[in-house]
Amino acid sequence: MVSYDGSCGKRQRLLVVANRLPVSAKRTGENTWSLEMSPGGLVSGLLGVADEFETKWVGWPGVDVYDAAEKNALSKSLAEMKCIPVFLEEVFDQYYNGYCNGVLWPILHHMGLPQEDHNDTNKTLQTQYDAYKKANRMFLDVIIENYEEGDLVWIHDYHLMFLPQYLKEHNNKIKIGWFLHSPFPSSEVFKTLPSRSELLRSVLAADLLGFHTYDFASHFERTCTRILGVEGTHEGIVDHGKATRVAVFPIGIDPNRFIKACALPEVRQQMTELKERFAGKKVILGVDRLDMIKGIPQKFLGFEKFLEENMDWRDKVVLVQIAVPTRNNVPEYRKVKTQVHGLVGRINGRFGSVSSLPIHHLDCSVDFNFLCALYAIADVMLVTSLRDGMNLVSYEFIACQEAKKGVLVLSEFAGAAQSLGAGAILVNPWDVTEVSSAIKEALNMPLEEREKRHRVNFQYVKTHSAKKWGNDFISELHTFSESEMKSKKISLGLPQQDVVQRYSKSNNRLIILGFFGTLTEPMKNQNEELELKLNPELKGTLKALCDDPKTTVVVMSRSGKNILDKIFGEYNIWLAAENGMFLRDTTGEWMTNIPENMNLDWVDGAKNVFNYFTDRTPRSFFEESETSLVWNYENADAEFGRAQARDLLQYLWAGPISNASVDVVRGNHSVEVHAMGETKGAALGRILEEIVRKKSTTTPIDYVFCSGYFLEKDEDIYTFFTPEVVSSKLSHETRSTSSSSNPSLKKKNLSTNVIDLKKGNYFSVAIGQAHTKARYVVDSSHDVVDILHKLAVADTTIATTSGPFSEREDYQTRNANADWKPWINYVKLRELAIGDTEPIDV
Ligand SMILES: O=P(O)(O)OC[C@H]1O[C@H](O[C@H]2O[C@H](CO)[C@@H](O)[C@H](O)[C@H]2O)[C@H](O)[C@@H](O)[C@@H]1O
Ligand SMILES: O=c1ccn([C@@H]2O[C@H](COP(=O)(O)OP(=O)(O)O)[C@@H](O)[C@H]2O)c(=O)[nH]1
Repeated sequence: MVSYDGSCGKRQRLLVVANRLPVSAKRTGENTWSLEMSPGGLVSGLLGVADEFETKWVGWPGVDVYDAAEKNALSKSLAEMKCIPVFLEEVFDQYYNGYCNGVLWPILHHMGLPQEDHNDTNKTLQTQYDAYKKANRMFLDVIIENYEEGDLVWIHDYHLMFLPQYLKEHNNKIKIGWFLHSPFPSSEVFKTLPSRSELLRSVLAADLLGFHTYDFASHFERTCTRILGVEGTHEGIVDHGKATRVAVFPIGIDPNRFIKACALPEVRQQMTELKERFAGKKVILGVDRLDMIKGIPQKFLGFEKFLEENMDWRDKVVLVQIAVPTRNNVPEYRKVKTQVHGLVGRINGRFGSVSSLPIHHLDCSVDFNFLCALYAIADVMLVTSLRDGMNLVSYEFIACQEAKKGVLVLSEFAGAAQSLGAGAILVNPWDVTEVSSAIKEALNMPLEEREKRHRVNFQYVKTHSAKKWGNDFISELHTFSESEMKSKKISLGLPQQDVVQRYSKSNNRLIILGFFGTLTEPMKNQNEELELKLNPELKGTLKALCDDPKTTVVVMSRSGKNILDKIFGEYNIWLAAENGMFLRDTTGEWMTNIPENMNLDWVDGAKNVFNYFTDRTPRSFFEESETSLVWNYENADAEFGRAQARDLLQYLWAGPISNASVDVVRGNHSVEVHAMGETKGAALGRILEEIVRKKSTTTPIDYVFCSGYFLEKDEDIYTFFTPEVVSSKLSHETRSTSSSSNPSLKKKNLSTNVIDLKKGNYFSVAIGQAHTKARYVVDSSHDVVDILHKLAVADTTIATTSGPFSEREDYQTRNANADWKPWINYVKLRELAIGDTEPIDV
């Protein structure tokens, strides 16, 4: 339960923001209003949530109000219901009828964009889009007025897709969830929307995004990838280091509300009257807003076919259709209404008689008790949505059928088909014959079978309530935001001053850096030919760090020896190529660390596949080394690159690596195949041994700065120095064997006393990762460059313009507060006593 904060028993405050308030106002006189429950499943679902939290609702009150006194009076009435109105005034028509329900709604339901009416220049897609944004800003203003620190903001539905971004721009700390009640379409359909990217980006500003089904969530993720080029990961959608969690929360109803209603004397009376009214007939029930997505014409066509083909049923069955009026000012809705009325007339004309009509069609909403009575007496519930977010009517029917055990015929295109499919008869509403057969099967179904099906669905409806839905969503929002906060605290807080001060006070420092994306020159534009070069800003800095006798710099890269030699050959530095399979200090030779039994037979075949895809994917490139191959499509077209990566993997699995002992790693924009078990962290122990041996210093390493843009599997490099693992890692690093021609790393035990990290003298810094094992996160390689500059000057008091930093003339100014000291050319050398077991203090 998340509704209480535990300490003082206060309920969590929740601002529920939806286009529609749970109550709609009707003017009853001057400044007087009556409030009625709003129609639709969103409101029904949310009512089940409200009690759990200290909830306030923000939304449109259902009427146009312009006069200040009237607004005041209505606001007061609504306040009693914990509702805060957003008066949308003249924006409403183009926002709600225009962009929300004329443009977004059909797109979300796979119905395509409407044809623009060029004669009506006041209602173009652009003016509707502008109104939509304006309406979202009006919601923003009301939320800002009412927001209190710590409130969770739960935004609902397609009406408010800009709100997450607007709210985060206003206050980045607000925890925001957004839930889509409608389906999310295939990317092919969403792609047609002119403002597709802006809408997606804005929604991604939220912390948590919820959908009714896996289908909708994966459509959304895929659409983001295709349109924005961002990646869906296990954490959610990651864009520039910010993760937005995407999850599935199927809505439910408040089942007890319906169960209790069915037991009310008034409802029982209505049930009796209905049974008398339809005596001798089976009742098929339809309850839908009169919306084109609900497939009412398809329902009638299926019923017509059933009557055509089953003469014996003609006077024994009736279809009662409640068609709740909705969105009357949208042209498509008026069309569907006309179409439905035409069909009712035709079918009743064909199969009706003076005393009985096969279809009882009502163009109105009904009162809750009467609705429950209808649900309870129906033999069959017929839901033929062409596409539907969930369809709560199906749930409500089940809740009211404890006595009768009626049959649910349910469209496979409703979200509910994934939850109630086990007990329902699923149909494709476009298939008239299938609908007709399903009606027949349902009407003829024996009691035993009905009981069995009902039991399954009733159990589901009872246990998957709206309350559970709301709690699940809010819990997730809490949990996710908290973990996000943790990572943000890290990411915001690389304590630069501390990093520098501790560095300058240490005597044997180790700096471990990644290469690609860390030290490489940033790309200026996407079309640039990619050649791995050292960031020119770093040249002097790196030289200063490498030449400092108290500092050892190691570049750990998955790149091969040649590349590292070419780029770093002139520095006094340690190079670990191919993730540590080869090691060299630039004054010496390359040493190999490849285990003797490592099978590399797969490499040549895999190379062919990598070459093939590199040729066919503009701006992708491929790095090969002796033990690994990496194909990088970071600069290629995002969608094409992903598709190619998928195909590349298929070719690899089918051929060269099918039986090989390799790890395959899919990075954000890369595919890497490397010999099994080879990670940067795994190699680090062996590398340290060699460094310690070569340096022959008795001073333990007392400071470590480790930063890179590493793959997830290489993140063990960050945990290497954490207290729990450092000792075990070091004492087990003995796996070094020689390869034929190269000198090999010497096999020996490295004791823990070679490292003595004073508390806090370890800085692991990931670049641009939302979730990482590193202690700190920075946004980009610029931040790493910046901190390296600071470390390079940390020991000096004299800033020279001709010295190593001349390429950064602003340096002295920027480091005005740095702790300047003269270069200390001090190193006390003593052979390390191997085998000592001093405790490490990290
Ligand atoms: O507010 P309206 O324009 O009158 O429309 C009513 C609601 O229709 C949509 O409901 C959806 O939400 C249901 C609950 O999650 C779901 O079961 C159903 O499949 C959806 O169609 C719309 O998404 C809501 O915003 C409207 O309030
Ligand atoms: O006259 C009526 C008939 C039905 N409903 C309610 O409208 C909701 C319809 O929700 P559903 O999820 O089936 O579809 P939506 O209309 O939201 O697309 C259900 O809770 C019904 O109880 C209503 O408010 N008035």
